[in-house]
Amino acid sequence: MSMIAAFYGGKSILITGATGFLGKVLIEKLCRTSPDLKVIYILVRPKAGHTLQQRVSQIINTKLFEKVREVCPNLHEKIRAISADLNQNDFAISKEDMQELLSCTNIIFHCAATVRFDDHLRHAVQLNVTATQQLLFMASQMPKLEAFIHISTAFSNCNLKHIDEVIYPCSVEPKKIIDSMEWWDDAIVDEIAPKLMGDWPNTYTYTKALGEMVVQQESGNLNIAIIRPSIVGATWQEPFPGWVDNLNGPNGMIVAAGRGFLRAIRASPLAVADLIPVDTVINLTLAVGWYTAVHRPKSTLIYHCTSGNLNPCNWGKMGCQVLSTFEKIPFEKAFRRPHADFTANTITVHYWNAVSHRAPAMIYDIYLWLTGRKPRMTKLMNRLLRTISMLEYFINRSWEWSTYNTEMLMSELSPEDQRIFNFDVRQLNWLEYIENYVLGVKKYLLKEDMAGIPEAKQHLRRLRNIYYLFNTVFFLIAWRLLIARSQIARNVWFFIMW
Ligand SMILES: CCCCCCCCCCCCCCCCCCCCCC(=O)SCCNC(=O)CCNC(=O)[C@H](O)C(C)(C)COP(=O)(O)OP(=O)(O)OC[C@H]1O[C@@H](n2cnc3c(N)ncnc32)[C@H](O)[C@@H]1OP(=O)(O)O
Ligand SMILES: NC(=O)C1=CN([C@@H]2O[C@H](COP(=O)(O)OP(=O)(O)OC[C@H]3O[C@@H](n4cnc5c(N)ncnc54)[C@H](OP(=O)(O)O)[C@@H]3O)[C@@H](O)[C@H]2O)C=CC1
Repeated sequence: MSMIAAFYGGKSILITGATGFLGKVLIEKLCRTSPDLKVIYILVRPKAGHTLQQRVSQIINTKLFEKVREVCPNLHEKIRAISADLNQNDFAISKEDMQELLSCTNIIFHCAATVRFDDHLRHAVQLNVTATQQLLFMASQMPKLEAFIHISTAFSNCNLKHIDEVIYPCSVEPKKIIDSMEWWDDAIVDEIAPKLMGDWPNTYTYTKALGEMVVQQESGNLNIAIIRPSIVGATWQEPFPGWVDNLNGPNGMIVAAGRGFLRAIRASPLAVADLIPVDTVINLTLAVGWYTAVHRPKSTLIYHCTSGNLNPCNWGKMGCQVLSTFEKIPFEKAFRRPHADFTANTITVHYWNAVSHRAPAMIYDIYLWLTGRKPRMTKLMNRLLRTISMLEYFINRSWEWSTYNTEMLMSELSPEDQRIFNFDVRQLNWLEYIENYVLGVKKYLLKEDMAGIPEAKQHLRRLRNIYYLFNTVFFLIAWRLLIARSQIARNVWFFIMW
């Protein structure tokens, strides 16, 4: 019998960010392994045109929940959506709902966050810092609470090279920043943001670091743990390989490369690609919830959920495997044939951006314009290059994360729990994982049918012929111009012809 699965039986669990990437996999695994849990409260904000119930139904009727619908037929009843907006005071939760949450909750998993790199500092502070503070305050009023699990990021200290499982202080106290946000107007925030952020590359990583400080400072008597995943990727094993549903992190890059928009990138091929599958993160999260509640460690433990020091893979190897998978399972409607150049040289990057990205986009736009359609490729390309410029920081550096607590927890699990809640990334076969990842992007994110593969291959062959034709014409024109201007070129030409 799994100790972890048994632990969650009969429990009332509160999840924030349940509609997000990690949140969905968390609910799925919880309901599949502990179908006798009492209830999962999820804090959901109403979104345009969708009631809370519709949002929940949309999630649990997807393929991700296929297996769990069999194990737990009353899934709808297990999940109780509570209307909440983490940007509002008391999260805009009704009095009755708040009462129920305060009196019943046993475990909290705090996943909600803004993960946008370029979010305005005020908004990022509100969601990643102030909301965490408010949730901790709520937690302190919950008599039955056994554990509070906070999801942070391994990059909250990306300004350091070696990162231990400890909380590093930021130069300005989070409480001061929260208070100042109330009376600073946007112009002041914009001016002061770079100074506050110092060597953090974006508001996301900075506010996640502040969020951790808040957790440390406001933990009181709560039983808290922090999980720091690195770059979270598609599922490795559960509920099936390759599931992914958003364009964040590498996903957007795989789409852009597979469709032939992105053909070169400023990246260090030898830098460690610290990807971690989402089901690994969730297995660790559930194990940490159990351990924190049952063993009640004296201090807040931090768990790094990373792959680099246990089973490293670099961007070069990953890029090659992604490309070779495209040959077997190409994406539909490619703009150009997939190709990947990794370079750290700035001049080469500018060259590739001009020749491989902007020029083909402009030529295609001219073609659209000539055929009476609206040009759109240049705009799309500019947007893609902007996105890449934001990710570049993370693909040109390597970090070392120590994983003592994570390894300690692994050794505390029974063999059965090690199997059911497997977070041992040493067992991951990268080549197999990446192939399933690319396949998952095609099937679950782009919603492409496998039956379309022959047509996609045919389309790539047509693109190859256009490429050869274009290059031949280009060469002939260049050669003709050269012959007209240079005696040496003319001599060479006559010599060849003769
Ligand atoms: C040579 C090629 C080789 C290829 C081979 C392949 C090799 C493998 C891969 C190698 C490299 C891997 C690098 C990973 C590094 C990750 C580091 C993460 C570290 C931290 C991890 C964390 O701890 S935390 C999670 C990370 N957090 C994000 O990762 C959010 C990022 N993101 C944003 O911060 C905003 O997104 C941002 C960008 C401001 C735009 O902002 P924006 O306002 O311009 O655009 P929007 O977001 O509004 O999106 C407008 C439209 O662009 C669509 N779109 C959005 N992103 C897109 C995207 N990446 N690619 C395409 N399309 C995208 C979207 O779907 C919309 O489409 P539509 O208009 O049709 O609805
Ligand atoms: N994905 C990754 O690569 C990594 C993620 N992490 C961390 O994991 C956690 C989850 O990330 P991920 O699942 O990828 O993020 P997503 O962007 O997929 O999900 C964010 C969640 O937060 C919710 N949320 C945002 N704003 C509010 C609000 N005002 N009120 C209520 N809910 C809100 C969203 O709800 P809605 O659906 O309504 O928008 C959504 O459920 C985050 O803490 C992130 O920092 C850490 C490392 C890497």
